[in-house]
Amino acid sequence: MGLLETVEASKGFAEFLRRCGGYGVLDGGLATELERHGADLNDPLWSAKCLMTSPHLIRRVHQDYLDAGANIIISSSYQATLQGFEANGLSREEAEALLKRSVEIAIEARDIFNDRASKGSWDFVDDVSAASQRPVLVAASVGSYGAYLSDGSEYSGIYPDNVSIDTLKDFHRRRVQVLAESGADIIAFETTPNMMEAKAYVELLEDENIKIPAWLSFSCKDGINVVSGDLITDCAKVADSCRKVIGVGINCTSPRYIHDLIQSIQKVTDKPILVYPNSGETYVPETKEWVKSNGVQDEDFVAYIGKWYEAGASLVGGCCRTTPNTIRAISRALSSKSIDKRQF
Ligand SMILES: C[S+](C)CC[C@H](N)C(=O)O
Ligand SMILES: N[C@@H](CCS)C(=O)O
Ligand SMILES: [Zn+2]
Repeated sequence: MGLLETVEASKGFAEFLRRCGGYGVLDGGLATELERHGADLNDPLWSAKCLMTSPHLIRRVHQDYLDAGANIIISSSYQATLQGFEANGLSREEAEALLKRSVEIAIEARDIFNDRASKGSWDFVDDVSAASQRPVLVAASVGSYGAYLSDGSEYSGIYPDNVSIDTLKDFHRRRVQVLAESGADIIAFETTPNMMEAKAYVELLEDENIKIPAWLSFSCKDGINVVSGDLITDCAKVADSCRKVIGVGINCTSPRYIHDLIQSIQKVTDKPILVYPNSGETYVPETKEWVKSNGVQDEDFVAYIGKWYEAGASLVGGCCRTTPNTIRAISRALSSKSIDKRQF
């Protein structure tokens, strides 16, 4: 049974945040960290290709984020879709098993972390005693339909004209069911680029009676709009309307928009707000490379963390092109503040 199934999910999540010390630390970029370790992501499956080629590397990156201070690690299923695996020649059974495996790898990393914590066998974590008490959740990533298209449309929110809310529900349905039964604590709907997909997610959670809670996180193009142009407040209201959604947030968005976005989200929901921006660089889908825009360095990124917390963010981490160093710096920045115990 997942940690958040034991009691009503939102209360369970509030309790989790209290045990974390009032705020939670998310992990950083998974795919781009795999890439930094030599993985080739130039494939329609992007990081999900590593589930076939290098599961040991995925587990190692999860462990690196745990060692850096993460309270939540996000599985490697962002672009792991049954349709994508089948296009690679896998049977439906093999595809479902590989999807489930993405969560199992994260759980293995957590088990290794907890085992070392119980033995106190570290010389690299900041505070061995705090690490041994640290609660850790595993989130099952669900990337958008645009991620599956592999054309960068999770950063435009523009889908083909014939894509409807029913198309999106049919596309995600079995994947969400498999991930909900995988042992994950929570589903992370990530890099959501438009309101239609947010509606599809909340309808699926209800229609399919999904047993674990979820967060909805959006990719945004400025301080008030998700990348499609829909208002973040409208998207956050969709998330707020669903009792199975226990967090609302922003990910894979430039750090410079995060503060305004937190303020907007706060106007429409009391659910915990999570933020995990990318490095501020821009993704080029044609080459699957990142280029400098107004690139923000790790140090600059971390300088904002206290303000984001004060503005209302309860969970902070990093997305693409952030690293374990980013997460270590976030963890230190938050723990060095004397943070009030926020009530949920
Ligand atoms: C979050 S983006 C960098 C993921 C990769 C994209 N869906 C692609 O396949 O190019
Ligand atoms: N959790 C995913 C998000 C990509 S935008 C990753 O870090 O690879
Ligand atoms: Zn990202």
